This record gives sequence, C-alpha cells and structure tokens, in this order.
Amino acid sequence: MSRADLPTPDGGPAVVVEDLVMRYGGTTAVDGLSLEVPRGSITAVLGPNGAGKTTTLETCEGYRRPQSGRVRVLGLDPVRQRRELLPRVGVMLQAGGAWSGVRADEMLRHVAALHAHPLEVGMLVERLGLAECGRTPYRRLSGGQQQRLGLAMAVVGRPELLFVDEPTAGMDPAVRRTTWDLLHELQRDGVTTVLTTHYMEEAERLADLVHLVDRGRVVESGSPMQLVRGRGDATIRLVVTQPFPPGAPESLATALGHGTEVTPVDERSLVVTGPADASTLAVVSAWCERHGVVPESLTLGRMTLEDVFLALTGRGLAPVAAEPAA
Ligand SMILES: Nc1ncnc2c1ncn2[C@@H]1O[C@H](COP(=O)(O)OP(=O)(O)OP(=O)(O)O)[C@@H](O)[C@H]1O
Repeated sequence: MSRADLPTPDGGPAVVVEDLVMRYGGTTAVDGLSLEVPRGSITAVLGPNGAGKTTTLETCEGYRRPQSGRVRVLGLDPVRQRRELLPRVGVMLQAGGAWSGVRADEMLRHVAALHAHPLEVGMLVERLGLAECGRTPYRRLSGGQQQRLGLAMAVVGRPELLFVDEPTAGMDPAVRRTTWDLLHELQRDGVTTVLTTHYMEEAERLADLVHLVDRGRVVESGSPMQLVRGRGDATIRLVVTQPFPPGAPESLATALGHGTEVTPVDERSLVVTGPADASTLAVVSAWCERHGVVPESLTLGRMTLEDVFLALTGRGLAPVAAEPAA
C-alpha cells in the first residue's frame, strides 16, 4: 500500500502527493513529484516559472486528475471525493474566480453566505484594503485588488486547508506584509496553508516547510533554516567587469578546496557556497588577481533560499527584475 493510500488521521499530513506525473501534449509539467504537507503548517512550493507548481496545486484542488501517481487531501481523493472536500478547503486561484460585473464586497458576502461559520466580512474588507474597491466591478479592479479579493474569498469560509497560488503577486509591499500576517493568524487558528511562490523571501518569511521544485520535481525539502544551514550559513557573490576566462569556476573551486561549491550565474557572476567566510573571501580575491579578473563587486552575505536553489539546479528562481521589494 502506498503512502497516499493510507488513511490520514487528524495529525497526519494534510496533503500527500506521490510520484505525480502531469503532461500537456508533449510538455511534461510535473515529472514524478512527491511531497507532503504537515497539518497546521504553512508549506511553500517554491520554484521558478514553469516548474510545475500551479499544475501540482490544481491537481490537489481536484481541478485535474493525476495522469500518473496519487494525491490525497485531508485523506480524501480530491477528484472523486470533491463534494466532501469543498466545504473544508479554501482555494485562491492565480487569476479570476469572481463574476466580472460584481463588486468586491458583494462577491465576498455571497461567498461568506455559502459557509456555515464564515469569518466576519467587514473585518476581511478592512484588513485587505478592499473598501477602496468601492462600487468598481470586478473586471475593472487592478491586478492587486483582484488578488486581495481572491484571497479574501479563499479564507472567508474558515477552511481547514488553504491553497494559495502566488498569493502576493501584483501586491504592493504593505499589502504583501498584511497578507503574510493574515496567513500567520489563520495558522494560529489551526489552518494548514499550501502556497506556491517564486519569491524566496515569501517562503523564508512565511513557511515552516519549503519544497524546492524544479522541472516538475522536488529537488529538496526542509524548513528554510534547514535548507540554508545544510549548505553553510554564508555565501560569496563575485561579479566581474569582463566575462570570465574559460574554466574559471573549476579553477576557482580548485583554489578554494574541498567542501566549497562554485556555481556560475552568468558569464560575469558566480556564487560560492559552503564554508564561506573572510578567509574564503581572501582566496577568491587572490584568485582574481592571479587570473587577471577584475571584480566589480565581491560580497560575503547571508545564505538565502535563492542561493540554495542555485547551488542545486544551477539556475535562479526568478529573473531579478521580477522580484518585488518587500
Ligand atoms: N494548460 C496548459 N497547456 C499547455 N501547457 C501548459 C498548461 N499549463 C501549464 N503548461 C506548461 O506546463 C509547465 C508547468 O506549468 P505550471 O503553470 O504548472 O508551472 P508553475 O511553476 O506554476 O509556473 P508559474 O510560476 O509561471 O505559474 C510549463 O512549461 C507550462 O508552460
């Protein structure tokens, strides 16, 4: 019997995904992905655009049937037992979800009325700044306003389990922080949250557990602290004025010695992870001098999830320009 077939008693995982494979024509969006979401946790599925996050979430939400592999949500099959799950699960989609001509507060009151013990609509309207939407119909709201309404609609029914897809995309920094606070408050009330994001800061600030996803698979899982500590606390970034000479990362790795990883980011920058400290910095600086490489910047900083992802996959999480200021 597989893990996903086991009954999920209270206290067991809220979500179990096992060897999930999902294809769109010739594109394999999800390629043998397995993950668990502990009850009561905020679990982030973090990965770059196109990694398969939304497809995985939509399968957990019952919108797609697994082509291969298994998914269990609160111990139930999200497609066959959808009716049982609907009142227990809140879903915030990446876009849409409200009628185009409806006002934000009307829509929220309508969704609240479908639930037995909804949250207070006025409180949500105020917390998420929805009063500013006034009489504007949904289709004319800004992207950020639509996002906030989507979140409010997902949480208003006091779900046991909340799926939120890129919850703060398009939100300004103040509303992003309010959203993070709201998700933490819901967690204190016992709500389990699964969120997808490609903002590593969002995962670091919010999540108890992070699944790093690349090309349809989980490449590493752990708390943000575990993921970062597992690779040394610090990281060195080297940006140079001219493209590196051929073989530069290998040559630098040899100079640094065992236990240090050198990952090229692009033709003029690289990241050193492992036991990176002031003496490592000195070795990098001496290597630059020996090889006629002129640093534009050489910095020693705290390791981030972005660095971990880069070390694991050789690629960044998101184009730098897409990362919003928090
Ligand atoms: N309806 C679809 N038809 C065809 N291909 C699709 C469809 N939905 C997703 N894909 C492809 O499947 C892959 C995974 O997409 P998915 O949206 O699941 O990734 P993601 O990690 O959520 O990305 P993003 O952060 O951009 O939303 C991508 O290559 C995407 O182009």
